[in-house]
Amino acid sequence: MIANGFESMDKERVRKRPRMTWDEAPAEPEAKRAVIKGHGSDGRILSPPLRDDDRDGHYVFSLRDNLTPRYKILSKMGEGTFGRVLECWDRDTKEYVAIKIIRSIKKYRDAAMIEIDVLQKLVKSDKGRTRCVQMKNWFDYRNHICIVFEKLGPSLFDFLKRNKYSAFPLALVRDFGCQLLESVAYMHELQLVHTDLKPENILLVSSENVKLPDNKRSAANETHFRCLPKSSAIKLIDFGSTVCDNRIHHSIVQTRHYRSPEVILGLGWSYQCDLWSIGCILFELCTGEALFQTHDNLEHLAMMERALGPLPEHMTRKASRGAEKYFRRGCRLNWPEGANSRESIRAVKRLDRLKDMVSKHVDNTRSRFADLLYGLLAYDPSERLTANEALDHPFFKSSS
Ligand SMILES: Nc1ncnc2c1ncn2[C@@H]1O[C@H](COP(=O)(O)OP(=O)(O)OP(=O)(O)O)[C@@H](O)[C@H]1O
Repeated sequence: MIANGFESMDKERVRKRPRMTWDEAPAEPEAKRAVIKGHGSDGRILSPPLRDDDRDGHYVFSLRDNLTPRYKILSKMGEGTFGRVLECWDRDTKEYVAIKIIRSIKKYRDAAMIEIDVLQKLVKSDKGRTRCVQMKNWFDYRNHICIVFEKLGPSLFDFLKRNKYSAFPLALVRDFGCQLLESVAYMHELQLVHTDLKPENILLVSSENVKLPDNKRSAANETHFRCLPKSSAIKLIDFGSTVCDNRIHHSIVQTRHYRSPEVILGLGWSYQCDLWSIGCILFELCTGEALFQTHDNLEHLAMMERALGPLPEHMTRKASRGAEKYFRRGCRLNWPEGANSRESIRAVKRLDRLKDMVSKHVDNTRSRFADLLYGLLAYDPSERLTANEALDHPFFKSSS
């Protein structure tokens, strides 16, 4: 059963990604929450006392503190490599906001300034169609860059997790896919490559959801329920790794499961690496399971070959110095001979061909979806669908 697919896997294969809890917004009405703490005896609104950062350079806060006199901290919404995201009440605009407080470490501060630059580009060029999170403000506070965003809901990963990794209905996957491709088409038009697309970085605009009976039943014949978002509107977040030019790059980018073959093989990457990630994401939304559940390059390539067929020789021959060790005589993948363990070989064997994995979740007559995935997961970036081409795919024209 998909819902428990991960539980049945070996422990070390369970994906470990730090996520915050579901819908942490406190239940109290705002008016009640925003009073008293943080006011001086004369009623003036104060900043909290100076505190040392923690040893990782994170800003140390207490709930209900003021961040600055303007923003009151209500809850912690998330945490990433760059910093923590806090739900705050903006006393000036009288609205909830999400403030990303960057760690006070130079490399993260520098990256945050690049993120701000990207966010400004996105806002400036916004023709009312962007599905990228909107930055409202930013400031440098006690050596922490703080980026103020519109407050969004849970991520698609939070939703999958909450539903015990059971798949989204195909109609919803279509809706998410279309919006995701539109936002990436828009970024690419602005010569921006996101480079870190994953379900964690796609947030629902609203936190409202509905609980529906699932058609699965437990052993005790109890009805299962699952949560679905009330609205399918989504936005992209996390532009901390976004690259702003149309050159070919050679650094390692993308979160492992969503990493494209050209990045792993060191062939150089550009816009098309985002489309590979979208292929992996759409598969995951439709099946509930990550397509390439791995942490190792050779195993990752072996999984790709299992699902998508052999890597093209013209790519394997050009593999960089670091990657050529994965191949024998320059072109054939050194698998299973090069595997680290039997468990690794078994993990690869558990995968099927992509279309067979998809057909377990999506009925056969809907093979347009599998066809779209093959287009997004084309090994050769020059043959991979662009965002606009993918939007033109028949999958997005059908409603069944
Ligand atoms: N505008 C927002 N509204 C609500 N929650 C948000 C918002 N922005 C970020 N979050 C939450 O905070 C988490 C961390 O944010 P973000 O991904 O921007 O941080 P990061 O440090 O850049 O992460 P990473 O380690 O993936 O690079 C997100 O996964 C999400 O749960």
